[in-house]
Amino acid sequence: MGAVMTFYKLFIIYLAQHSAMPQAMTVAQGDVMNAKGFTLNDDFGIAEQLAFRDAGGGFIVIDVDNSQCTASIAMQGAHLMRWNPKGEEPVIWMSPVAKLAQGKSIRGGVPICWPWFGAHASEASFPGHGFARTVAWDVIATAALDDGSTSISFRIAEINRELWPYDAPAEMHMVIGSKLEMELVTENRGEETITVGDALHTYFCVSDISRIAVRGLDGCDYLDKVGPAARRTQKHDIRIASEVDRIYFDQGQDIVIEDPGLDRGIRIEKRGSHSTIVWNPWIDKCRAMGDFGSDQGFLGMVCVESANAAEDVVQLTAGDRHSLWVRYSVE
Ligand SMILES: O=P(O)(O)OC[C@H]1O[C@@H](O)[C@H](O)[C@@H](O)[C@@H]1O
Repeated sequence: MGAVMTFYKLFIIYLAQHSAMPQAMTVAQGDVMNAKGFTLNDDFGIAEQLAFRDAGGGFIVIDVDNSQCTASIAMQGAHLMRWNPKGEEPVIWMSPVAKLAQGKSIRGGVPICWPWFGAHASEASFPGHGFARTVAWDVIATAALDDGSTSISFRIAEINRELWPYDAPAEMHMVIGSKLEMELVTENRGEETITVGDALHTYFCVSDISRIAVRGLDGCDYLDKVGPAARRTQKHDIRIASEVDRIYFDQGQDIVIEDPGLDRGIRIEKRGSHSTIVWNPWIDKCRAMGDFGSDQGFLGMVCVESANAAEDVVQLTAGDRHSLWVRYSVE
């Protein structure tokens, strides 16, 4: 029986490597297999803490449940969809009608914008916010840490050389506990200097967008992208009462989303990021986008994105490494 199972597994691995098989499939013993033939729960699962699940339609989702939090991450895009520290209201917003679809970004969670933010600098036909959020990533390591949190590392698995003709892949390292740490690393293994833009496009849950204050950007210049692009300077905290789409040029200071309705602040610490995007589509864009759940869907979210965008893109010389790191916590 063992030999038959081994043969069956090898046959499945061969098929996975030699055909256009969907990314996920369930093997006989209930494990989940990726396109490279790794049996993910066998290789990277952690008993009673981290499990891979076939979410249908070729989607694999990782569920984490440790002593500090629960979380879920889609392997497409290494896209964190949920992070709930125990005893707290959810921190990360996810559209109630979010769809998991191959090659499409998920509305909510933490999309990874890489290797550029927004429109490509010269190629109008290239996808907005890069391609990392819509392609497969591999898990390369998982661990149960001594303090009760869980670490997961991913490496981007599909690079379209027409979009990114460089030997410069990305990795994402997460530490998931009562705080959430994410580090997006780009390594330039090629011979030439390259330009990288990136963002952790995080959707945060708020009680009511019109009651929150975003603190920490007072005095920073920003590019206002609503209406004709204009450069302005922030005075005081940010309060939101209409569409907001801004790139702030900051000094890497902490940012806090003060939410009196939930009686909490969400602290954003960061390193290797010199821009912050603050985005809320408000009613007309929310309606036009159609994937917020309802016309009022914008009321419960704000994006505060740690980034290197616009004039803050990173020049990465041969052999160099760029790290964009954030830590989120509730206070
Ligand atoms: O719909 P997308 O591609 O996920 O982008 C959402 C928003 O992302 C923000 O980062 C941009 O500043 C906005 O301009 C954009 O509308």
